[in-house]
Amino acid sequence: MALLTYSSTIPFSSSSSPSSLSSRRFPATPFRTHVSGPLNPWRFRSRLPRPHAPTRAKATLTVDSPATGDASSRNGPPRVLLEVKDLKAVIKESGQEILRGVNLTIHGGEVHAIMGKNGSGKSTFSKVLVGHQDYDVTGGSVLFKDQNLLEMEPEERSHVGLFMSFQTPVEIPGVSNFDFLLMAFNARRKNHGLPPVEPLEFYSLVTPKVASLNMNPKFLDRNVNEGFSGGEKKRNEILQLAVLEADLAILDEIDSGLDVDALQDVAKAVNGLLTPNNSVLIITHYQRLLECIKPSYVHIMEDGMIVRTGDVSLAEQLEREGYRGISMS
Ligand SMILES: Nc1ncnc2c1ncn2[C@@H]1O[C@H](COP(=O)(O)OP(=O)(O)OP(=O)(O)O)[C@@H](O)[C@H]1O
Repeated sequence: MALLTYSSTIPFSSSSSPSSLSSRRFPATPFRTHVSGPLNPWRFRSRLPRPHAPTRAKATLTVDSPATGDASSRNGPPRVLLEVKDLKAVIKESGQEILRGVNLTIHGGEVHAIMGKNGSGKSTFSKVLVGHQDYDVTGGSVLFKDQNLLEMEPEERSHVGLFMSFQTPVEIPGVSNFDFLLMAFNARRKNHGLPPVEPLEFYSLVTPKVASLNMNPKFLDRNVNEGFSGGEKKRNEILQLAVLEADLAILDEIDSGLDVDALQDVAKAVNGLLTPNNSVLIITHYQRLLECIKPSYVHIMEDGMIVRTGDVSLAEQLEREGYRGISMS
């Protein structure tokens, strides 16, 4: 029996599956989607239209998230996208506490960066936000666009506009990038009450995004991340983000493994996606990424808490003086 295991960003588990499949068939997690052979949603793998094929697509096709462009963000102060209060979480298996009271508020239009020593809890924080199965939340609250994020299944979190790019994107043998993106895109549209788009129409949406990332269009026809280099995987993550147009994108060490040109391409693509309504949370060790994607705020995490917040000068100081040079008090 074929077994597909995926652990990455896109509409996660059941959201990527055809509507005929009950979400109860899938673990409520974006990180392990086991799809058995007979139910394999990828079986209707579509053929990519040839580049010369006539297109009838509208150039402005989007997911049309109802969350974007609401009255408050158009006319009033920036809306609060994410409000994390005193978030505490433990490793499910061992009960070890990793997050010990994280507080963070992100408004539309802001770029936040979280830095911190290895093992300080940055990735755990991001994984708890998307509902990773390895952790239990033991305290605090998380509102995302005024909704209780902690009550949502991982795929619901994706549907309401949360996207996460993982440190190590996972490969999906046998599933083409194009099919994967199309399915994720249509899953999100369905959640917003919109009809699915056909492959040909989607092709004309996705190809400019591929071009803007300086990716070879052949990557669309390759299996998701299979055989991709580290940098290609990271670009592919940003392609997923570009297709899904999330309200909040969490990018965990998106700069690791990128060469200088790739870093520029990825940064350009991320900057191009930023609007007054959406936001990016970057986890990084290096200021070089923050030179390309300018953060509104830089936070330092230590021992499961955000212990210091500043502007980009904090990252510059960190680069110069290391953590020893930064007073955490
Ligand atoms: N599923 C898990 N099982 C066991 N330990 C875990 C698990 N998840 C996190 N940890 C531990 O929690 C601590 C925080 O890990 P985390 O990955 O969040 O750190 P980080 O700040 O992202 O580190 P880095 O900068 O090295 O990526 C580490 O000591 C890690 O070993």
